[in-house]
Parts: sequence; structure tokens; C-alpha cells
Amino acid sequence: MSTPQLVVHRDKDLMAQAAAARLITKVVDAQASRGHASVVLTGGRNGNGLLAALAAAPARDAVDWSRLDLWWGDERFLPEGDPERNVTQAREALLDAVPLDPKRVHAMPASDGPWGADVEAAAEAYAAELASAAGPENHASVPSFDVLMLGVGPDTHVASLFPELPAVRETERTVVGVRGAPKPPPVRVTLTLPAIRAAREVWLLAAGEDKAEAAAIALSGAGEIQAPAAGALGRARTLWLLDAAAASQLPRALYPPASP
Ligand SMILES: O=C1O[C@H](COP(=O)(O)O)[C@@H](O)[C@H](O)[C@H]1O
Repeated sequence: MSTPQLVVHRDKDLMAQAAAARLITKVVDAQASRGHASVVLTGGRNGNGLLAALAAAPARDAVDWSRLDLWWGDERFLPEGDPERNVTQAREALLDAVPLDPKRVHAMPASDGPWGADVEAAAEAYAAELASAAGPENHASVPSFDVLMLGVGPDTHVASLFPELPAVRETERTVVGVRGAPKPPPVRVTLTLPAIRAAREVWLLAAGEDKAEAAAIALSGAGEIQAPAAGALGRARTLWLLDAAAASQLPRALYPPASP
């Protein structure tokens, strides 16, 4: 697993634009070398900000959208089309504006889908979809995602892995249902830490003053059960993309980054 690296931008808009540019480059490079790319999207303010910046970036046309697989790190378990669903927000911010292959857009199940309100069955179905896309060389029965993005909540949650809840303790399954999430809605579907750690690169997005304490805790050696963001690591790279407000409480040794 990789050690977290930090990039701090002046403000959240610049952070979103720079992260969008970084993502475009990553996807274009992956498509050039392997023919396709896979990205895991996050919900929340920072994730949607990045997608909106990507939609506005002229360089978005460098991406071959038809050869991009999109997955989600978590979903609010609500009916299809609900405005609070992460996929609904992602569609509005970007997905409806680019020529994706619908078969490569792997939204997590909705609460009015084939599994009804059975969130565990919905989670199992998503795990099966991930497993069927994984090659024999892949880790943890999920594809080797090129980039997996995670918004960091003010309580250090990532995806729908909240401090101390059972989902963050999961060591076997790649996707689980969540009940009793402290942030509404209480019922959710989420990738687990083993699935997250199978990604080549994990990018954690944190902008705004309300993320400052969470970033400081997660980057100061906290345990992943108490601070799930601390356990979100990529195989090749773990990148924290912050704005100055979110970086304002980091220990001096981390911000500004110490020279070698
Ligand atoms: O509910 C969620 O929250 C987190 C963080 O959201 P933010 O608005 O505080 O940035 C998000 O990463 C997650 O995907 C989402 O379901």
C-alpha cells in the first residue's frame, strides 16, 4: 500500500479544476496504454464539484468516453432518480453531457430496483457485478480501478464507511449494505476497505473548513475504524487533494510538505 501524498490548492474551485485536469490525463493515459480505463466516482460536494469542473473543461474531449467504465464508491439507497442519489447528481453534473457507453455505467442499485428494500441483496448484486468485471490478475474480486475517488466527510467517513459502524470493519466482502448511517439517508450501499485498497490510485477530496479536522485526524496516524479515511489507500498511489481551508489544521510536518 502507498503512503499518502498531499496536494494543497488555493481554494475549492481551483482544487476541482486541477483534479478534473488530473483525471483527464489519467484516463487518457490508461486508454492509450490498455485501451480502456476504469474510474470509481464519489458523491458529495467535492465529488460533484470535480465532475462539474470536468464538464466545463475543453480537454474533456480528449477522453474516449465510450471506453470508460464508471463505478461508484457508495450510494444512498433511495428510489431510482431520487435527487439525493449520487448517480442522479453525477448525471446532472457530467454524465448526461458526455457520450458514455450505458453498459459501462455501473450505478449501484436503487431501493425500488429488483431487490426492493433488501439492501444486503442489493450490495451482493453489486459485488457480483464487480467480480464479473474483474480479471484473474485483479485483487479482491474487483477490477483494478485506475482511479478511485472518495470525498472525505467532516466525521472522516469515506464512501459510506462511517466511524465505528460494522461496514468499516468488513474484511472479506467487497460491497456491503449500511443501516443507521449518521448522515441521511440512513440506508446505503458501500464499497468496503478491501475493495477500495484494490484500486491502483485512491484520491481523497477534501475542500472547505468543515473538512479540516477530519483531514488532520486521518493524516495523523488515526486508526481506520475510528477514522475510515485513514484506511483508504491505493496500491500505487494515495493522493489527498485539499484546498487551503481543509489543510489548515494539518500538522506542520505535513503542511507545507516537508522537504526531502
Ligand atoms: O454522503 C456522502 O458524503 C460523502 C462526503 O460528502 P461531502 O458533501 O461532505 O463532501 C461522500 O463522499 C459520499 O459519497 C456520500 O454518499
